[in-house]
Amino acid sequence: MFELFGTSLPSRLLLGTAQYPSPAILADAVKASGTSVVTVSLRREMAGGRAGEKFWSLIRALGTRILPNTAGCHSVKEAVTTAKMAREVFGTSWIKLEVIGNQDTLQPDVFGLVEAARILCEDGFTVFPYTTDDLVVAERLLEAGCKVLMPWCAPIGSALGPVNIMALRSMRGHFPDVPLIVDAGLGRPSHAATVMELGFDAVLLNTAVARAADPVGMARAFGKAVEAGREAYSSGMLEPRDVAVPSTPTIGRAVFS
Ligand SMILES: CC(=O)[C@@H](O)[C@H](O)COP(=O)(O)O
Repeated sequence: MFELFGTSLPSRLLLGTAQYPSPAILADAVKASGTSVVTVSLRREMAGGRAGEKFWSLIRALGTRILPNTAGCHSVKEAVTTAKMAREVFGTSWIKLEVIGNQDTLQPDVFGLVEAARILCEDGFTVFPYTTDDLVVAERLLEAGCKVLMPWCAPIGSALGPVNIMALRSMRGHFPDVPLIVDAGLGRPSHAATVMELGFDAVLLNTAVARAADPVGMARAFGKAVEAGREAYSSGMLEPRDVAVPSTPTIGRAVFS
């Protein structure tokens, strides 16, 4: 069980809802993953008009908690306006805040992110900021009022997995009491298990499931990997060693003479 802002979440996997081959596959993938939180891009779906309304009914019918996001926003103003609309549409003050700063890497504009986070926190939002693994930016986001951080592990949609393990490890070490959710860039279930083994509280992903040959099977695989990584972390893993240590006892060995 994952306690987040007074809500008990049965799963530590948060799933995106974009790019699935069909609404039915999306619904089945959400069920198979065991997730209890899905993220929805308000801006992208609004562009769909009536199709957007249908999509929102489908999302509501999933019965999961909804974490609206500001995907596709490139400025503080856009992100803040989108967050306010999301609060109206979904009746939640949770918002995954994205302020994109570079079109090639889709990396966050961390200056705009901090500014938007401050505005939204002051307005009563619970802000989930999609950020880099930079410790100074993380500090600024906490000062702005964020109570959770969502560092990337690689660019959105890249499927590269954790490209800077050292930065992620140091983030976990610096903020032992802040919920940390790795967001974006995961490609395989083993990537999810790796970041969970580092002690991250949860992961959020979309592309690796939605674009898999079998999104439902992949969603199930990610659900299991997240659980396995968390259980390994909680069970105390061995530190790697440079020397061999026999794993079978030598005392009582049979002696042949
Ligand atoms: C759905 C969503 O919020 C994405 O912007 C998120 O960052 C996931 O990234 P991946 O698609 O790389 O998993």
